[in-house]
Amino acid sequence: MQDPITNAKRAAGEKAASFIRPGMIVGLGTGSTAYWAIQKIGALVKDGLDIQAIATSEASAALARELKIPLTTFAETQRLDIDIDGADEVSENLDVIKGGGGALLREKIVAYHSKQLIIIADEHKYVPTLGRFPLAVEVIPFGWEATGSKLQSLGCRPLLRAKGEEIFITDNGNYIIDCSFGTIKEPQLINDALHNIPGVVETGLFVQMADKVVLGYEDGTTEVREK
Ligand SMILES: O=C(CO)[C@H](O)[C@H](O)COP(=O)(O)O
Repeated sequence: MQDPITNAKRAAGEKAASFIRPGMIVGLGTGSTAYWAIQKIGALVKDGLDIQAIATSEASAALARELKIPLTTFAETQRLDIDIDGADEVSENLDVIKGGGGALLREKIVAYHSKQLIIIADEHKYVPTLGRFPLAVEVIPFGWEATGSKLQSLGCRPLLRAKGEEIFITDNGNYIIDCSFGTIKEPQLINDALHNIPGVVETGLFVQMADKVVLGYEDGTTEVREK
């Protein structure tokens, strides 16, 4: 038997996969919720669904290969039809914090070039206002200490992400600074301010990018919220 949170994640992932149609180019998200969407997509492909996918991380690409989901690249296509990805927090107006898994840069690139972004999340990630979860900011390693100080001057408590004793390195060779802002009332303003700092590559704020949010509940039901 699955634990209730896994139930919720699985329900959201599988529901989102039902929006995929034959011939689509599909973005594969990253994380433990996206895992269930990718599993379902793998099962659909096994049953004959003809799609191609672009993965948002090396981990998701490896899973896709295991499941024999055909992968493509931006060299072949610059437009995706649908992107299914997880979230750390989703607000009532569908703004999203991502990056808990450290894949935010590729996730944002894939989301930006997708006609439709479907965010999948368990019910506990749905919040009135963003900010309880620290905001991941991907930074260039050169000068990260100075970049971190600038982040602090914007009003956050910055913490360099570690993996055990080592600094966490993203798939792109960068660092992540997790920024605790507290309540984020104006996500677009924060996102713009962060992007003004040299050394900041991308932030985990996905402001008004989600077209649909599929919430999974512990009892295995789902709810779709749209703009
Ligand atoms: O943004 C992400 C990775 O960069 C993930 O989608 C996010 O952290 C949610 O992960 P999970 O589904 O495991 O809770």
